Amino acid sequence: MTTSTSARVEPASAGSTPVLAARTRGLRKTYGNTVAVDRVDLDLPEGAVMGMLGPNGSGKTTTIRMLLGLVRPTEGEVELLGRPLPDGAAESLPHVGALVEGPGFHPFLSGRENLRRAAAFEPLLATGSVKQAVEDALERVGLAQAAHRRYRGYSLGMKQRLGLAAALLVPRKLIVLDEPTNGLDPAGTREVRKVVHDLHTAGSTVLVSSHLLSEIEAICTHVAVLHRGTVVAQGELAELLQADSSALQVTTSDVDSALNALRAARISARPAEDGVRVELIGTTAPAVFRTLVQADVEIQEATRTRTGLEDLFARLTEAGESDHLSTVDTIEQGAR
Ligand SMILES: Nc1ncnc2c1ncn2[C@@H]1O[C@H](COP(=O)(O)OP(=O)(O)OP(=O)(O)O)[C@@H](O)[C@H]1O
Repeated sequence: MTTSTSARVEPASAGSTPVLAARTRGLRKTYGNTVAVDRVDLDLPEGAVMGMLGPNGSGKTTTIRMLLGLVRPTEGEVELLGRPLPDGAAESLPHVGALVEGPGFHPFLSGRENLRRAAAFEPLLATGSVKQAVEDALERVGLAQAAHRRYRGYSLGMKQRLGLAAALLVPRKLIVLDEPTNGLDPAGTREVRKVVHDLHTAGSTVLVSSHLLSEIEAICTHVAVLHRGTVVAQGELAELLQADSSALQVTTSDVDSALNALRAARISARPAEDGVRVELIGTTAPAVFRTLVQADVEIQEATRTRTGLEDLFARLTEAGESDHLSTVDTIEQGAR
């Protein structure tokens, strides 16, 4: 994939209030007895790269499909680029590029022919510009060499690239990518990362769902975590990580004494390599040191371990229901 960027996308409006590229309120989708999405209030700020994370079946694809007007919500509202769906779809959707599962390419047409068909339906693309736009998009996703081959013979990764090319045919205000690295090899994954970076630099807002936490951590400014159909955390990635509890790794040979002293002081701790790991929930590092020193525990070293997205995600999505609620509460309190 090349890294050329399209013309800069101008924001819909400039001002002190953060403008939202997408907003949902009370979004809910049920399929029979299955609640796929429930009470989702999503705020996607303009210019953000938001990662949508969640375990399998947590409602990511359904939320994305409702955002794009592909699935009708059972309840709730969607606003896309400041226009409500479905009434404002004709105005907003031409400015939205999407890569979602099953893009509906024709198996017997080549990648290039498929893309030209897709381009013909782009209201923002003048007929005379279609050929060039198609070639640019193919080049950008690294598919130019294979563009003459039939879609039927494409690998999953090539199909993903073609779907991404369709999303990039014209400069978009919002790009929505559902699992864009699905089926891509490490090089392809890096290329998608570069494309997302370029889109961000060019001023587009990006919503990307992925299972690859490291990818999300590397490319996203914001994150929304879904669990069992609801959003359990959302906001700026740096703020969420900051607000999440951090821990202290204390190196000591007096592990038993340290654990006894900390537990007596109601500080959560457990044995860890070369010492103890102390959760800084409702306590501070100086309080931990005081407790240990007063108990005559010899501290050889103490290191603060920063929470990574993987830790945060695991805590939000693997905890039992009561733990889960208190974790969210902790994050929200920390974010205030
Ligand atoms: N068309 C449908 N008919 C019935 N149930 C559905 C349909 N689409 C989604 N579901 C159910 O809704 C829930 C959420 O599914 P969804 O595909 O949105 O989750 P996801 O987070 O995207 O999962 P994955 O990471 O596996 O793609 C699941 O229980 C799924 O089985």
